[in-house]
This record gives sequence, structure tokens and C-alpha cells, in this order.
Amino acid sequence: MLSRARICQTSRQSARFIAQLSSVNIPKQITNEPVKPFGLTDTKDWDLLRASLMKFKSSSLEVPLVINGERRYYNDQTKRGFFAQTNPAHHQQVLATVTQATRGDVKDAIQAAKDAKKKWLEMPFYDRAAVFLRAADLLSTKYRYDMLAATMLGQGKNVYQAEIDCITELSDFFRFNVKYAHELYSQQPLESSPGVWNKAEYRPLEGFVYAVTPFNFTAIAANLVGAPALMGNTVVWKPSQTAALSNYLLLTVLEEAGLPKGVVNFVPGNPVEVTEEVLSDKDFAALHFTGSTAVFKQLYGSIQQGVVNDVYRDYPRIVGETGGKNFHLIHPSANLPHAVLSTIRGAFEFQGQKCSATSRVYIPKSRSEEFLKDMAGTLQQHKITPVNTSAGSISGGDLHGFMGPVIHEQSFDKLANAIEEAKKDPELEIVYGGHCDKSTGWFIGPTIIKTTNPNHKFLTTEFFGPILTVYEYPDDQFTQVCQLIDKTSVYGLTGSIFAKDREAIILASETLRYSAGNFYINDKCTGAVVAQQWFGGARMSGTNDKAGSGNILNRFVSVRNVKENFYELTDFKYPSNYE
Ligand SMILES: NC(=O)c1ccc[n+]([C@@H]2O[C@H](COP(=O)([O-])OP(=O)(O)OC[C@H]3O[C@@H](n4cnc5c(N)ncnc54)[C@H](O)[C@@H]3O)[C@@H](O)[C@H]2O)c1
Ligand SMILES: N[C@@H](CCC=O)C(=O)O
Repeated sequence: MLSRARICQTSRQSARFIAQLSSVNIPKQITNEPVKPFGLTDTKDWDLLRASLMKFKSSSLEVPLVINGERRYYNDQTKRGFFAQTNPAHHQQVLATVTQATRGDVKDAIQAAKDAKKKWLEMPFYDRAAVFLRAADLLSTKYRYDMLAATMLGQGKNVYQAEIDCITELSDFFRFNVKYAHELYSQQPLESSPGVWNKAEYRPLEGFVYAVTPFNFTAIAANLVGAPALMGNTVVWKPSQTAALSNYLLLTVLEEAGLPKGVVNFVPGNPVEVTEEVLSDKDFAALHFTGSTAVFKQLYGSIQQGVVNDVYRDYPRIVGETGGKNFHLIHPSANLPHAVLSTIRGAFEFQGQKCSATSRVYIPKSRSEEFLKDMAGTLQQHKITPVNTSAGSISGGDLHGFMGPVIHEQSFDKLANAIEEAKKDPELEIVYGGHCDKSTGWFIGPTIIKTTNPNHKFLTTEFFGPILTVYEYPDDQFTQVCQLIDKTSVYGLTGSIFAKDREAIILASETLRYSAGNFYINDKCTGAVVAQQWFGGARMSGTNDKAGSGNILNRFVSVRNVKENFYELTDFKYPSNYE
């Protein structure tokens, strides 16, 4: 432990050290983290993963609140309750008891974020950056298997889906954000007239940032918290109840990487209560949200009302990415086997619980029968049943399943009801699947539904599960079907065109310009990679600030322009003011 005198000495030394640096280069090796394949021969990886899965399955953990680095538990003589986070593949198995913040805890978290602000914003960029670079390295090495296990068990992912989320995408966000921040800071006024020096100072926002994070991607939670924090902001973080285990592990890794106390304050709890406390604070400076459109709209409205009622000092920044009703448009010229396999992945991997998941397909009449037969045949042939889930068991072949459970009972019931509704609706026909089983976990089988109504609710509503709706269009009405897709849904997140015909690709790309913030040509509409496909959609899908790009960082700074003048005036008049 360093003594107070020693700390002062150390900080004086570090100030002298800083004074010698005008700028630093960031590490050169910032590139996408490779995905570990977990193939048949990768026995060492499987063994390490099994050990981590076993660890999390064999004991229920306690997830505390973390306020100014201090742990607060539900059973420490207070009135705090807890939420039992269960394994969605085995709903009787409690993975973690998650402490629920009281209103008082939220107030403390806000205060902690305010108190930590000055030191954090004054910390040099490369020190803040080092925390995130170190965290990315810890996650992709020492904590890789624990993080995979926490995400697989808690959020119902198979190993591949967990790997591309909580390891690769997460490390990519932390590392590329450092690169983007470095680039942003180096953007400076292009001109300084003789005798003048102009500078742009990228101040963090005045106040604190509120991060409200979804269950489905540990990486998204990391970015919602990490992006503002990297830019010198302090954060109050309300995680999703059903992702609390992996999210808490993430916070502990950030702490091990050197994140100072109070920079991120973790307050799982009743979302309405936590949010009410946060949005009534004068220093609330920004919302960084990912989740459903309905919740985002509500928060957007509350913040606007707060502005009207003079609650805040600033106009809070509102950054939100929300739902989608993402399409695969298949042209008569498409390579059909490729479109089939891409659609199976897009619609059914991670049980369709990606905001980007394919949930509507437009297929020309001439190729519809072949498409549906191939879809069903492939699903059948590879036994893509939802019961044999990787998250369900850690023994034997069960780890190798393609699909797992949906997240919770509420989601199961919503999807099962939609399938029941489809069975009764004369405009809908279930052409594959429709199986639901909640006896041990929340399992919904991959389901394909055909509709005759181009405006059917199944083509407009986000179900957030493995339900795919297909509409057949006449081959000679490709232009009209592009217009139809554009108008059918309120969302604008992702979409794909499958075609060999270049003119068809151009027509689709132009007609669907605003229908998708991420538009794919001959690829599935999921799986954006940080720094490669900048992610986000407009319309009711969000503010489209593009996670995975440098754009998002702009939303968490408030630029100050500094002009310094080296000359002194000798007269107030200009040359044209002669008498
Ligand atoms: N566009 C994207 O980048 C993106 C990425 C992932 C998920 N999503 C969307 O997220 C949704 C699925 O995630 P989810 O089920 O976690 O979403 P959700 O909206 O239920 O929850 C998201 C977060 O909001 C909180 N929340 C819920 N109700 C609230 C309220 N009344 N006030 C304040 N906070 C509240 C939750 O506790 C959670 O932390 C889908 O709609 C999906 O499309 C979008
Ligand atoms: N970035 C992910 C989507 C995350 C949404 O849930 C993808 O592109 O599939």
C-alpha cells in the first residue's frame, strides 16, 4: 500500500512525465480479435471452457451493486431485494442472485459518478486508454473461458455466439475505440492565422452518462459503458437483469485493468425506479441505450419532458439503438442454396435474438417452393432442434448445438402465443417448426411462416425470436417489392439483397436506401464486425450513431475551441475606420 506522501510524490512524478509528451502513438496491432473456432480438434479450448462452465454451474454467485468501487449486497441488513438470474436452458438453475438497487443506492451511484469525474477527466488519454486496452487483453486471455461461460449460461448462447460477442466484439470495441478516440483528439482546427493558435479540446460531457444495456450482447453493454468512459465521462450503469452475471464479470475485469473507483457505478434494479432517479438529476448529461424501441421511446419522451421542465443544465445527448424487422430480399437471379444457408443463420442463430436477425423474407414465386423446401430440408437434416442446447448441459455432445433457449419466460410466452395465433390465422401458414417446450428451459424451435398478406403484422412486428415470415412476390414485380419492403415496417436497421443481376442489386440498393442502416449484398443481415460494418439503423431503430465506428465517440464529448492570441493591440480601429 502506498503512503499518502508516496502517492503525492508519485503523482508529481507522473505530472513531470506527462509534461514531456506532446502526443503518443497508439499500439500498432489494433486489429479484429480472431474468433476461436472451437472445432473438433480444439480439445484444449474445450477443456478450459468446460472447467469454466462447471464453475458457474456448480454454485450460485452473488452479484452486488458496485458504487464507488464498494460492493453492496442484498443481504447486508438493508431492505434491498434480489433478482434470481437463472439459466434459460434450465430455468430451475439459479446462476446468480442479483442485488437490486434502492432509490438511495441510485442516488449514491450518481454522487459517486460526479465525485470521480474531475480526476478521471484530468487523467491523460493514454492512461484512460491503457485501462481499456488492458481489459481487452485480459478478456481475450486470462478471462476468456470464464466470460464465455458466464455469457453462454446466463444469456443462452452456444460457444460460437458467445465467442463473437463477449470476446471478439467486446475486445474490438475496447481496442478500436482507443484508435478512434486518438484520431478524434487529433482533429484540430485546420487554420491558425499569423499570431494565433487555435485548438479543439474534446471535453467529456458536463455531468454523468446513464448507460442502460440489453441482455443479448455482453459486448454491447461493454460499449455502452466503455465508449463514454474512455472519453473521460463517468457512468451510472443499469445492466439488464438477465445479463447481470457476465456484466458484473466485465466490471471486475475493468477494475483489474485499473479502472478507478466511481468511474463506472453498477446498479442493477427495477428499471423504472433506477431511471426515475437518474432522469431527475440536474447533472444527467446523456443516455446511452440499447434495447427495445418501446422502452427507448419512453425514455426519449421523459428526457424531452425534463428539458421542457428545466430539470437539466444541458440538453442531454440521447444515443439509442433499438429494434428491427430485418429483411432478406431474394431476386430471381440469386444463388438459392447460398440464400437458404444465409437465411438459416440470419434468422435462427442465437434463436433470432439479435436486433439484426432476419425476420422477413421476400422470395419470387418462381423460386419459393425450392427455397422453402431447402430451408425445411436443411433444418431437418441437421437436426436444428432447440432442445440439444450448448448452454443446457456441459457434458458430451450437448455443447455443440446450433440453437439454444430464448432468454426468459416472458419472451417464451410472447413467441409461443404468436405461433398459436399463426395457427388460427387464415392469412398465415406454418411451413416449418412451431414447436415450443418450456418443461426445462425456454425453447422455441425454428419456425417459418408464410403469409399471403404483404402488410401482415408478422411482416411488421419485431418478435425477437426464431420466427421467420416469408412473403412470395410475382417475379415481374421486383421494383414494387422493393417499394413494399421500404414501406412495410417502421424500422430501418438491417437488410440484405441476394442477387447475381447487378441491375437488381443497384435498384434494391437505391430503393432501400433508408430501409436499413446496415445493408448487405449477398450476405446475411446479421454479424456486423467492429470497424468493418459500422452498426446501427435509423427510423424507429435508433439514432444511428454507428457503434463500431468513431462517430459514436463524438456524442460523448462537448468540444471547446480555444483561441490564443500572441500579439497585443495598439489601436481599436480597423484600417477602414480612418477619420
Ligand atoms: N439496434 C441495436 O443495436 C440493438 C442491439 C441489441 C438489442 N437491441 C434491441 O433490444 C431488444 C432486446 O433487448 P432487451 O430485451 O434487453 O430490451 P429491453 O428494452 O427490454 O431492455 C433493455 C434495457 O432497458 C431496461 N428497461 C426496460 N424497461 C425499462 C423502463 N421502463 N425504463 C428504463 N429502462 C428499462 C432493461 O432493464 C434493460 O436494461 C430488442 O428490441 C432488440 O432489437 C437493439
Ligand atoms: N452487431 C450485431 C447485432 C447486435 C444486435 O443485437 C449484428 O450485426 O448481428
